[in-house]
Amino acid sequence: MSQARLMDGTALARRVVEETAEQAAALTGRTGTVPCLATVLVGEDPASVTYVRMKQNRCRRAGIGSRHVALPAETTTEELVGTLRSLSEDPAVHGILLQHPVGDHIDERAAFEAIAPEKDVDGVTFASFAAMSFGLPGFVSCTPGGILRLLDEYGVELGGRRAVVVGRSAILGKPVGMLLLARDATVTYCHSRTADLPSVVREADVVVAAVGRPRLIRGQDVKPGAVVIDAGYNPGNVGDVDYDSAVERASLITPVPGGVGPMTIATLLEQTVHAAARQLGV
Ligand SMILES: Nc1nc2c(c(=O)[nH]1)N[C@@H](CN(C=O)c1ccc(C(=O)N[C@@H](CCC(=O)O)C(=O)O)cc1)CN2
Repeated sequence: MSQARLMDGTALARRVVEETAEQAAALTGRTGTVPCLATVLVGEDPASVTYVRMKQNRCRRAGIGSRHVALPAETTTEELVGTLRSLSEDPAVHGILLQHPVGDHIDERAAFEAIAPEKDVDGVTFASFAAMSFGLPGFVSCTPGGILRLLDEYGVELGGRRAVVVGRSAILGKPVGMLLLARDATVTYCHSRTADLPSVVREADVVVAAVGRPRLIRGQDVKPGAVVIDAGYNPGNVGDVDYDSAVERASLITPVPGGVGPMTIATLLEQTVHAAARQLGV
């Protein structure tokens, strides 16, 4: 079989960000207000610091303002909730992003729920999850939203196809499965307790690897012609898919880097401008 075609997330993200920049400029011209994303980071995990910086840089290039709140690693749940509530009430802030993970001593769910739904541009609240699951207007989780955009861009038909999601995290695995279900795919979730993972993956027309285990999904476990989405972001820019072997079996595959990652940030920027437009009554 010939090699898979690459799904170029960098190129698609660039287009989405360009369109978003035009929308941001139009909104600022019309209202005199620059859309603003608040980023909140607890602690100094180097990967998280990098991701937040990437988000701020892309905001700047797209004409979106950003405000950063850096909190010490010892921050309590109550303090974090207080910070997120006050950003939720601040009319100069249109979108809020709490960088995950926040540290084991913090109740991350309580923190996410302190984000006002109309500012939840990262799509992490229960309200966003429910709206997304029922196909109602609202904000999608950024990586899942970016994945669906990539699948659409490459003309992947989802209706009636077997999708296997490996991973069940709140911001990635669970929501991407719901988005695939809303598109009429037959969705199976796999996780750490799944028996014989390779045999389940082998049945998939579309595989989404979102578990945080470097190169867990091997080419021999990929059905010939399947679409492979690697949403893993492990240290050293290594995905959850063994790219070299999977590329020989798949029809379409996302690389790491340059696949899902850039789409995560593009979706965040796009949703920030949409949130600002709604809050400004445009
Ligand atoms: N609140 C959130 N926290 C986290 C999310 C999220 O969507 N919301 N996702 C991940 C990490 N993440 C964003 O935060 C993220 C990871 C990777 C990339 C990315 O573009 N990676 C590049 C390579 C990076 C590089 O060049 O150094 C790529 O894949 O091409 C973007 C965002 C965890 N936390």
